[in-house]
Amino acid sequence: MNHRKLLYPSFKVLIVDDEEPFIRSLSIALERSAGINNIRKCQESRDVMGILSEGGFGLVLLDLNMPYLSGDKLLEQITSEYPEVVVIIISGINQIEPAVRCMKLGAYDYFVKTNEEDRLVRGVNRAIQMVEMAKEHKEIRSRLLHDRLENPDAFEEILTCDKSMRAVFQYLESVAKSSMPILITGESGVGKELFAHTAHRLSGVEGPLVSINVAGLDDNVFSDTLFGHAPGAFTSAHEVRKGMIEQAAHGTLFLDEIGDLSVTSQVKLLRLIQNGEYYPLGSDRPKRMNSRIVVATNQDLDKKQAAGEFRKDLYYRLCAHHVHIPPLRVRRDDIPLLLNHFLGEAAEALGKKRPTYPRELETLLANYPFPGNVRELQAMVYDAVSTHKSKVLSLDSFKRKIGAMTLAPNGPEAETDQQDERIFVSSKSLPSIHDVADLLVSEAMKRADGNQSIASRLIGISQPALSKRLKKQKQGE
Ligand SMILES: Nc1ncnc2c1ncn2[C@@H]1O[C@H](COP(=O)(O)OP(=O)(O)OP(=O)(O)O)[C@@H](O)[C@H]1O
Repeated sequence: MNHRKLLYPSFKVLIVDDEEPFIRSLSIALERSAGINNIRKCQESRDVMGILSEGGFGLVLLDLNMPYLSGDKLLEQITSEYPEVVVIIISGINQIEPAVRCMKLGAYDYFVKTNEEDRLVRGVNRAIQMVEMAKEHKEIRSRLLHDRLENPDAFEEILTCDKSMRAVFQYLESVAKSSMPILITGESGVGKELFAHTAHRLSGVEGPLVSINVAGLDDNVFSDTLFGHAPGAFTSAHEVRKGMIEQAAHGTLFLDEIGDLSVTSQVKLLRLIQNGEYYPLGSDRPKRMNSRIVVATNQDLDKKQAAGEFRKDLYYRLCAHHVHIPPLRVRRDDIPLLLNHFLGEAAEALGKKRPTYPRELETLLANYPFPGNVRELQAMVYDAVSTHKSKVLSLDSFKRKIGAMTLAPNGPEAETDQQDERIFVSSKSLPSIHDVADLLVSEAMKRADGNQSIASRLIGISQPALSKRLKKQKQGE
């Protein structure tokens, strides 16, 4: 995979103006205030269409008054030949009539050269975000429709045979090159960190991946760790300390457990994302961030935000690209795959021969809800392999662990309380307790693949009690 310098935006921006000093000052302003550095400059109006034919452009900043080919002529040509390219007019004429004409011809926005620089930069940024979104939308659609992955190798660490995970892969691939943050959510142990590594690999940036767990960091430690400090910033600050942002230059900054970030630090992170600038502690010279941000959490940020514990504006910024990893209990086909993988891994790590296992093990695991997800399965397998002696893996340690926790009360699909209620919604009269017990026993036996030991655990009775019930059921038939 080719590594690249972090360019923003992911498409080229063409500035067209016959006055070289204007192009120069505009490109400096765009880079300094918004980190826009993927810029191509052009002073000669007759070259514009040739340059655009090279491809890779998403935005043109176009002067109106130029020799040879006027801006509105060019605008007409661009919008008809490259309708996906957005054009912003930057004109010396402060009049309504040419502005209206340009908008009618398809310009996205119109600025006068004497407008404040800030407004112009904000307008350009707005257009960039719109083009990024449109590009990504197109990418995602095409990948989902064709069920294709361009870089399957980047996902090799993440084992899965699940369709919804494959869709998550495709989504991640479509957004991985964007410079906007990526939010990864999912329960604990589901593989968020693996996805963050994969996002970094897919982005193709040349810098490193720098990870930091922000849970429990007080605001000063957070700022010092991320932004670094100048000598004398506080009593023990004798030398310059490079922050994580600088260490992640042209790479990825991965902030784990973002849901636990203190409210004061949330404000600082928001500013960093909005402006792309930060101040090391004790310094009045801003530095520009040129790494992309990936964050992860196992918390429900929607809920936290509603409860006032997570800033809405930060949440909004972070979830522009949102990757949600489903829990293991809703992708049960992955369990045997992961089980086999961890068996091999554990045997190798512990210097043992890879054991085989009874079929019953897969059934036992298929009925367990795995609150700790893949990490929990991994730990169970390592534990079993470490104590195992014969050729076939014993189920004892699995049963002990699973027995200590309650098995899924209503099986894999019982995800919400609402479903529990729905069982009775349409019933005109309630079934008898014996009928329900019989149904429950049959369902447990079905889920346990006929294994009485597992079925009895599923419904919380002893195996002899289950066996007695089954006998009774048979007699009653
Ligand atoms: N699909 C998978 N294939 C192979 N290994 C996996 C997969 N998912 C998770 N793992 C492994 O499970 C363990 C937990 O994964 P990881 O640390 O990425 O989870 P997490 O969601 O970041 O957890 P936490 O929320 O606790 O930080 C790791 O050892 C990881 O390698």
